[in-house]
Amino acid sequence: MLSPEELESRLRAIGAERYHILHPFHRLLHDGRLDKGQVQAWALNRYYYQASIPAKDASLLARLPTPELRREWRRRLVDHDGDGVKPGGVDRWLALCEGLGLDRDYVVSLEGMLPATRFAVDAYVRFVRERSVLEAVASSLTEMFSPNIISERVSGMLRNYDFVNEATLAYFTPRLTQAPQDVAFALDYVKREARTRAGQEQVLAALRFKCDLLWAQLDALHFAYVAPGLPPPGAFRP
Ligand SMILES: O=C(O)c1cc(C(=O)O)c2c(n1)C(=O)C(=O)c1cc(C(=O)O)[nH]c1-2
Repeated sequence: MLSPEELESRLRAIGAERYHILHPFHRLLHDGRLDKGQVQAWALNRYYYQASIPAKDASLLARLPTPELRREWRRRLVDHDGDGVKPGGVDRWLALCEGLGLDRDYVVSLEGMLPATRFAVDAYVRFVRERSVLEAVASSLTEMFSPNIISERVSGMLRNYDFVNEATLAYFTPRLTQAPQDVAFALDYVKREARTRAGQEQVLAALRFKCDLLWAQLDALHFAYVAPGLPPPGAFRP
């Protein structure tokens, strides 16, 4: 058995090696080396990830055994879906897309999305639905690393692109407080509930799987819109 602290440090090591902040597409995005059409392609594809997060959280919520756990997970649903008065993350992502000049209905229709985005995101939703609660919670732990990438992205994009401003990127501001709150709970949960060495290995594998599916989404964007720049049939063309 690893101690809870050792488990946490192995989880952090996975992020240091595999989190999508290291992907060449994100480097280009943050450093201002993409054109507007390429940034639009990123936002349009990532919409499907954002829109699917509440579905995956709802499927996990249904399997959580205690009111305490369900309350905690329900907060995530409200963060993403809003409460009917305050807009949630999905709406704020659509505002980001519109701020970049995309048509909202076109984004929501998913017509221009890359097939690989669908395969990667659907794999995440399915993983959370089919694996143990422990693995499902662990797969959310990429959020341990997201405040770093978000601060880097927002400052880099504001500095480097004349077509984005603070209002366009407003999606990210609440994530800087929501993500650490999500992580504090989920990390505590896996450290407490992974009670065997095999369980700990499942936790580590779930985080690797999640890093891989975030990476695969950027591979697809890079292939279609950077190099060699071959969008598949029917995909968004800037
Ligand atoms: O900007 C990013 O790079 C990034 C990464 C991640 C992540 O690591 O999965 C999430 C988000 N953003 C995000 O905004 C978000 O709402 C979110 C929810 C989850 C999740 O797995 O439940 N990850 C992420």
